[in-house]
Amino acid sequence: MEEWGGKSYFKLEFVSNPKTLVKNWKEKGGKVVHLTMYGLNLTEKVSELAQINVPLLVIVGSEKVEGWYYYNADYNIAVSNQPHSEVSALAIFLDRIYKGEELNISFSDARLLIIPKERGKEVVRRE
Ligand SMILES: C[S@@+](CC[C@H](N)C(=O)[O-])C[C@H]1O[C@@H](n2cnc3c(N)ncnc32)[C@H](O)[C@@H]1O
Repeated sequence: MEEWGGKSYFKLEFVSNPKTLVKNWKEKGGKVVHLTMYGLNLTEKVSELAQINVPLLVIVGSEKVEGWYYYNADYNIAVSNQPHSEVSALAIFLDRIYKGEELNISFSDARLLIIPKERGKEVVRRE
């Protein structure tokens, strides 16, 4: 983020108790989406999800995901019912929710700026 920007969009935090995070999120009125290949297909639910106008917490697993998350999430959503990587599940989910608009975001706090080119590389450094 120091070089490529996005500090107003992203915040990284380690939490020791993710269940408390989920409970607090819901208590404050937010909604929780759990991405899982066992859920309802994103294509069926994307219109409903895109209309949610409260903060959305998206849960993506790594190794074993406890059943608790399946029962406490407001939505269990599958990016197809095939297993794939957590990164691709999250990326496809966000792309559908944002209707592709995230591809047009540029971060005003970026120090490095890429000048798009058909061939080659051009990067400008701003101080
Ligand atoms: C590689 S999977 C591992 C799942 C884990 N081994 C388990 O027992 O639940 C990692 C994460 O990617 C996400 N994921 C994988 N395939 C998915 C799919 N088809 N739809 C939505 N999310 C998916 C889920 O969040 C899952 O927890």
